[in-house]
Amino acid sequence: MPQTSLPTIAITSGEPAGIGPDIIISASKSEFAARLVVLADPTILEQRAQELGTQVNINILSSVDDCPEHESGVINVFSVKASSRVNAGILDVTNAPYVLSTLSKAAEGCLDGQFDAIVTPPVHKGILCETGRHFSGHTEFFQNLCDSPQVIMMLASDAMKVALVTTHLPLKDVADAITPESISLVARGLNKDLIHRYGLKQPKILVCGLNPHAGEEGHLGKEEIDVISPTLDALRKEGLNLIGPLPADTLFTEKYLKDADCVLAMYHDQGLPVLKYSGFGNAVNITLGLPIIRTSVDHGTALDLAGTGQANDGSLKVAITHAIEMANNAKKA
Ligand SMILES: NC(=O)C1=CN([C@@H]2O[C@H](COP(=O)(O)OP(=O)(O)OC[C@H]3O[C@@H](n4cnc5c(N)ncnc54)[C@H](O)[C@@H]3O)[C@@H](O)[C@H]2O)C=CC1
Ligand SMILES: NCC(=O)COP(=O)(O)O
Repeated sequence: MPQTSLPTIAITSGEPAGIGPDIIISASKSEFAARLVVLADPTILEQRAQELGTQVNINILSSVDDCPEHESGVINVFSVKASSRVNAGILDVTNAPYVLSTLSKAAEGCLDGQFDAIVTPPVHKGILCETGRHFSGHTEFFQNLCDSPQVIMMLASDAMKVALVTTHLPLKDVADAITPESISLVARGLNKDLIHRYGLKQPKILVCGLNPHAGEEGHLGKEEIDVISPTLDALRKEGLNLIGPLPADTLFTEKYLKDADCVLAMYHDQGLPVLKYSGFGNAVNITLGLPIIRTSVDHGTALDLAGTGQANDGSLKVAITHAIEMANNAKKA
């Protein structure tokens, strides 16, 4: 490894037909106190830079260990070859193995100490599923690859942090997945990482109910009475500072949020629309519970914007900065 205390951050390519290449190119023009290794096909980056009418200096690394400190306008690339030429905005299933291979290489490099963290631009879950393997998200992909019993999806904007009990599953399956076990594992893991990774002494976590009005005393659903409340009571006895279950429609108001550290939502579209409304373009997605540090953007592949110059790189820059901070904290710990 080079003689530097700067963290080494792997940045994966994301879906090559989406805005991943665009935001990598534009974010590379900012300053970061780290060594940034982009795992991508350099041809894709060169082609997209041309389409965007912008100059980038692509430095192909022969080894990750040779990566210099980030310099504005330079992209240090560890080359991973795509199968087919990429057309901005047009998905091509033949490039799905390329996308998956950048994710595996980044995670394996992180597990064996080459990288201190991974930052992932967006992938297109649908096209990855068309290869015949189910891909529901990076969160679950890294969970499997790292053999982690429980991972937690948490997004953070300047206004709030929101974590999820369930991640990418059909709405019809959510109620069955809200169990004492799932709530307990996520709440404990979240509490632990808010303490260890974010330096909070006793995190105050607001917990959403599942049903409208948190079940209205059982008249609009029984999960709060049968599952959520008893589980939260048991977790409080372990010392967790949990408030709830609160009706999700009024929990996301200043009165509750102002002195809370995090919201625990029961499912993806209960928590994330509010978070994204509060800070789309400047929020970061963090996977807690992994043995590695992984952050990501708050947006998807935006195929409509690829190659147009209209993609906002704000969330990628926040994701990189957040990964650098987490990696520096982990080095100090
Ligand atoms: N971290 C990841 O890998 C994520 C991947 N996705 C995937 O992205 C794909 C498309 O998802 P959608 O729901 O359409 O969401 P999307 O975020 O790609 O697009 C939603 C809207 O926001 C705009 N938008 C998105 N990112 C933007 C940016 N950086 N700058 C300016 N405008 C931006 C798009 O043009 C579109 O109008 C799906 O396959 C989904 O699974 C979605 C979220 C996160
Ligand atoms: N809405 C966030 C999202 O879907 C990102 O998922 P992942 O790919 O980070 O698991």
